[in-house]
Amino acid sequence: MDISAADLWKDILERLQLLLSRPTFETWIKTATVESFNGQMLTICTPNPFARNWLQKYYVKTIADVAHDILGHPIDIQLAIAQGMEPDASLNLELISPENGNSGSHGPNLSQGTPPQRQRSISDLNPKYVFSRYVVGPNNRMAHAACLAVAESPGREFNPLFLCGGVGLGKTHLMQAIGHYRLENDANAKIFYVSTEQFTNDLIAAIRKDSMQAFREHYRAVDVILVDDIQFIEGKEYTQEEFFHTFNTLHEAGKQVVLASDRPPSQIPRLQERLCSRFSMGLIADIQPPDLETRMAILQKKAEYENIRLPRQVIEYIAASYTSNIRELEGALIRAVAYISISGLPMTVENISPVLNPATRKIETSPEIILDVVSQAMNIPISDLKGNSRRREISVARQLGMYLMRQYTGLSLPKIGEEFGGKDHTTVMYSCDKVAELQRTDPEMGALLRQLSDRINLASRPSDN
Ligand SMILES: Nc1ncnc2c1ncn2[C@@H]1O[C@H](COP(=O)(O)OP(=O)(O)OP(=O)(O)O)[C@@H](O)[C@H]1O
Repeated sequence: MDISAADLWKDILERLQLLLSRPTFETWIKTATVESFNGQMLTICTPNPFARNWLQKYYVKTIADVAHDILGHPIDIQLAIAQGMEPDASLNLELISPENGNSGSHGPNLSQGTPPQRQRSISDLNPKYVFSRYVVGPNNRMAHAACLAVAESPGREFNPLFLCGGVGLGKTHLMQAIGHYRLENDANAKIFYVSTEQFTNDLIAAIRKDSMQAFREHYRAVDVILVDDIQFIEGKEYTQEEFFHTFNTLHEAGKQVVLASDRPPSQIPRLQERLCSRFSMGLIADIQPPDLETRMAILQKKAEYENIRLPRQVIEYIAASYTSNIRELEGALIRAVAYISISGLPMTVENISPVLNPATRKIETSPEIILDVVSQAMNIPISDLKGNSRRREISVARQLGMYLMRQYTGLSLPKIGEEFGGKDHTTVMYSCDKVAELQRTDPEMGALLRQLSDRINLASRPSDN
C-alpha cells in the first residue's frame, strides 16, 4: 500500500489516541512530528532528547505494532530530535528508570575481550561521582568517613576498604569519589576503576591471547584500585585465583584496594576462604537505605545541580514514595521533571503523581474503574473479564486486572476473585505473581502496565491520605 508519511502518521495517531491514556498521548506522542516514510522506515521527530529517550524506551514498540497493523507489514521506527534542540542542561540527567534499575553510570568498560592497553584516567570515572555531590546521612556516615580517610591517605588505615550495601545506595558513587579526590590532589596518580565482570573479561582475553604478563602488569601498576560488584566473583575459581595474586601484590606494595559489594565478604557464596579473610582484614563499611530527611536532601542537591526549582511538597512526595533505592529516587525525579517540562504544567504533587510509580501513587480508585480501564484499553468486554474463557488475550487481560486491583485497592485476594466472577483466591494470587514477574522481565509488559496505570490515575481521584 502506498501511503504518505503524513497520512500514515495521522492514522497512527488516531489509533494511539484510543490506545494510550490522555496524559501519555498528549505528552509523548502529540508532541512528536513525522519526518519521513520510505516504505520501510518511519522517522519520527521528537521535541527534545528526553522525549526521544522516553519514546524509545516505552512507546516505540506500540507505535511499530500500530503501524504494522495499518500497513499489513512490519516497518522500522527511527526517532530523531528536532533540529536546534540541543540537550537541555536542566534535563541533562541520565535516563535512569526503575525498570532497568541501572543508570549505566558505572563508568565505561574496555571493549569486551580486549586486553587492557592503557591506564584508566579521570575520564573513566563518572564526573558526577564526587564527594561534594554525595549527601551524608546517618545511613552512610561511616562509609563516607572511611572513603574520605582513604582518599586523603591511601594505603594506610583501611586497606582494603570494603563497601557493602543494597542496590543503588551509592557504593559506586563513593568509591569513584575516592578516585576523583586522588586525581585532584595528584594528577599523576594511577587510579583504576573496574567492575569484577570486566576483570574477568580482561583475564579471559589475556589467557586467550597469551598475554598474561601484560594483564598482570596492567592490574598491578596502580596506586588505587576500585573494584565494583566484587560479589560477582563468586564461584569463578580462576578469577578468584588471579585476583588473589593481584590483591596480594598491591596490598604488599602499600597500594590501596577498595571493593564494593551488595553483601559482606562472609555472605558471598563460593568465595575462597583466603580471599574472604583478605577482604575482611581492613574495614567493612556498610551503607543502609537512607531515611526520609536524607532522601529529601539527595533530591534537593540533585535539583540544585540541575538547576531545577522544586517545591518542598514535591520533594517530600517523591522522597516519601521511594524508600530503598536512590537510583529509583533519582529516576522518579527525572520522570517528574521531564513530564513537567514537556507538558508545561506547574510543578505540583498533583501534576507529577500520574507519572510516578503506580504502586506508590496515592489515589482512591474502585474495582469498577479498574475493570473498566482494562476492558477499554484491551478491548475485552467486562463480561469476558469476569467469565471463564481461556483465550489468551482474555486471560492476559484478566490477570492484568487482578494485579492492578491488588495494587490499587485494599481488597483481599478472595474479594478480588469475586470481582472477577467468583474466581478462587489461588487463581488471583497466581495471576498477581505472574504479572509481577513479567513486569520485571518483559519491557513490553512494563509499558502496558504503565499505560493502564496512567488511565486508572486519570479515572480516579487523588486520595486525601
Ligand atoms: N548519598 C548520596 N548522595 C547523593 N547521591 C547519591 C547518594 N547515594 C547514591 N546516590 C546516587 O544514586 C545513584 C545510584 O548510586 P550508585 O550507582 O553509586 O549505587 P550502587 O550502590 O553502586 O548500586 P549497585 O548496587 O546497583 O551497583 C547514583 O546516581 C548516585 O549518585
